[in-house]
Formats: sequence, C-alpha cells, structure tokens
Amino acid sequence: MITDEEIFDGHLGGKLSVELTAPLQTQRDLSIAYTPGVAQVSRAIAADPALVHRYTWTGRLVAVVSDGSAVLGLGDIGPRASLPVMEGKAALFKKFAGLNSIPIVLDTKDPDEIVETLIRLRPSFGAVNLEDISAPRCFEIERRVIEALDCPVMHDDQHGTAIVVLAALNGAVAVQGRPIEGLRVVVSGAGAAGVACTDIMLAAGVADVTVLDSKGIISAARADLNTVKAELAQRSNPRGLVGGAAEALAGADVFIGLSAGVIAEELIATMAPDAIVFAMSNPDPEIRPEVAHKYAAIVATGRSDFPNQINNVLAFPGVFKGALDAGARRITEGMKIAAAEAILDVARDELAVDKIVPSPLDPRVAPAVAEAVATAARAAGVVG
Ligand SMILES: NC(=O)C1=CN([C@@H]2O[C@H](COP(=O)(O)OP(=O)(O)OC[C@H]3O[C@@H](n4cnc5c(N)ncnc54)[C@H](OP(=O)(O)O)[C@@H]3O)[C@@H](O)[C@H]2O)C=CC1
Ligand SMILES: CC(=O)C(=O)O
Ligand SMILES: [Mg+2]
Repeated sequence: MITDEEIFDGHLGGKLSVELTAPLQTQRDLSIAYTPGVAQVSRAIAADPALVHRYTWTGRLVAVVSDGSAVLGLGDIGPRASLPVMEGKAALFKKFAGLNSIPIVLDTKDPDEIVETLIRLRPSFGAVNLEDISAPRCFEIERRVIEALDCPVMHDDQHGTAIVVLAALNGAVAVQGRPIEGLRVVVSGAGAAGVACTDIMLAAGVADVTVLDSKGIISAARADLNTVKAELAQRSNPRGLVGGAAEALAGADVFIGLSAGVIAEELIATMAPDAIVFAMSNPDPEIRPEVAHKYAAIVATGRSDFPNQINNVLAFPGVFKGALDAGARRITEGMKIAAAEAILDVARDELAVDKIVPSPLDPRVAPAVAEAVATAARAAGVVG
C-alpha cells in the first residue's frame, strides 16, 4: 500500500534536475566552457547552423509539450497541474532512452498560439512529444506542428498509445491462438487515444471496430459529430450499430477503454466468451480489473500496480530515441508499426494471460523499439 505521504514526498521539488557534462573546476575549465572559448563555438554555429546539434544538447533534447487540457483522465486541469505528469514523461525519457527532456507547459489552448510558440522555440530542442492535449484540437495541432518543424514530432496520447495497444492486442490473440482480423472490437472514447488506436487496428486488419464517445456509438446516423468523428463513422462500425455501450458490447470480443468514463459490470458480462478487456484510463480504469476478470479471459489497465500494464511508456522513449539516432525528420506510420512489433517481440517467448506485453521496467524494450524505429526510418527515406 502506497501512502499519500510517500506520493507527495516522491514529488517534492519535482522529479528532474540538470546535470553538468563539462568540468567547471578550474580557470582553464571556465575558459573552455564559458568565455572566451564558448564564443568560438558560437561563431562556428553562426557560420554553419547545423553544428548546433553537435555542440549543444539540443540534438537529443525532447520537449514534452502540453496545454493541460486532457491530463490523463483528469480532463482540463490546466498547465500548472499538468506539470507533475509532464515531468514524469521527461523523467521516463531519461530513464528508458537516456534522452534529455524538458517539460514545457503552455498557458493557452489556442492552436495558432501553440503552433506559433513551438515554431519560435524550435532552436531549443531536437524533437517534440505533444502530451495530454484534448481532441479534436490535438489532431490539427499535431498536423500543423509536423508541417512546421523539421524534426520528429508525435502526439503521444494518439500514437504512443496506438503503438502499445496494437502490441498488446497482438500479444493477447497470440496467447489465445486466434487471428486479430476476426475480432469484434469496441473502443470507448473518440478522442486523441481512441481515434488513433482505432486507426492502427484498422490498418492492422481488424475489420470490426465500433467506437463510443460520451453520447454513444459513433455512427453515420448521428447529426452531432465533429469532422473527425464524422470521418471515423465512415471507416468504423461496419454493422451500422446505433445506440450506446449496451448495443456495442453485446457479443464483442474486445473492449478498449480510452474515455475516463466507467463501464458497467453488467455490460462487460454480455461480451463474447474469452473476452479481452483493456481498461486503460488513468488513473481510474473504466472497470476495476478484479471485476472485469469475472467475465474476461484477459484484462489489462494503464496503471503500474496491476499485471498487464498497457501504457504508452512502452513506446515513446524508444520511438524518439530511434528517430533521433537515425536523424529522422519525421515519424512515419511504418516507424510506428515497427515499434509495435518490437515491443511484442521482446516478450514473445514469455507471453501469458497476465503478460501480453513486456513490463515497462523491462530494460530490453526501449533499445529494441529504438533499433526497429531507426531501421524503419532509414527504409522510409526520412533521415538526414
Ligand atoms: N494507458 C495509456 O497509455 C493511455 C491512457 N489514456 C487514457 O485515455 C483517456 C482519454 O484520453 P485522451 O484520448 O487523451 O482524451 P480526449 O479528451 O482526447 O478524449 C476523451 C474521449 O473520451 C470520451 N468520453 C468521455 N466520457 C465517456 C464515456 N463515459 N463513455 C465513452 N466515452 C467517453 C469523450 O467523449 P466526447 O468526445 O463526447 O467528449 C472523448 O471522445 C484518459 O483517461 C487517459 O488517461 C490516454 C492515453 C494513453
Ligand atoms: C498514459 C497517458 O499518457 C495518459 O493516460 O494520458
Ligand atoms: Mg497522456
């Protein structure tokens, strides 16, 4: 049992600090690292801007950027309250990929201002991990930042999550010995994570995905859908279901919770035999795992205190390390698929109902993901 005191003590003063890589003991050290020596390096970069990545930390520095509008499942709690989460993401970059990372939280939700701010900050970092920015703004913001910056940019809640969900679903069906293509999947949540996870599953060959938002099934019959959801209605829900979670879950093989909502035990009870339940909302899963286990053969959450943790931490450190190692200008679909395969390959010989993906603490994961992503980047010709 972790106490509140332990939790707050663990965050006292934040979770990050800057360490020196240059000795600053002697007059000679200062003359090299600071003036006059530093001026020579600055002049060289002024003459050849590409040298900035060789002679500063920016080339391997990941900015973790949020506006605090969809923080975990806590919703729009603002930039300051988002900082413990963003520091945590930055700490995970360092721990698992050895990458320096800084949290940058923005006191605006305006897409124009967010994009403009990142363009202005571009000289300061080598990659951007967008985090906990709510839908539908997150789709436009990510697209515009990718277009504007010549460096790897990824909205983690979309693609980091999608990579790990694909790995976990492939892990679950490998344990059960059935093909992914025949699954009937229900995704609860049509936001950043729900839309991206649906798309990666459709691309992987899952034919029957039904998506729910807070008002029910995303279907062409709905008149209240934004553009993203209206387009989603065209490529999901192939049986034309209307209604809510009850209609979607009856006979379903897989439930994936990415909603911060709750799902009633009685509805999970209506799923098909050998059901798979990924209750991924943080910190509170859509259904408690011990309850889901009464009906489902495989149960996972996004949390660190239950088996089968499906969390984007399995993806983002290795994805960015691989992209930066390769000198990639952007992150392609192929790099994401390669990451999903690499995550699962790490645990392929150890798969079990309570181990459908490797543990986030498994030190093999980030290097394997990084290598696969770098190889995929070179193959796609997005390096250099
Ligand atoms: N385990 C992991 O690695 C990850 C987990 N998550 C979790 O997923 C959740 C959503 O995150 P994110 O996509 O970034 O958030 P967004 O704000 O982008 O989207 C939230 C979506 O959930 C929908 N929703 C809210 N309540 C319900 C409900 N009762 N039933 C069905 N849908 C509902 C919203 O509906 P509407 O559109 O109608 O408002 C919206 O579509 C969070 O809890 C987060 O912690 C996210 C990323 C990674
Ligand atoms: C894990 C994560 O990124 C989230 O819950 O938002
Ligand atoms: Mg997140």
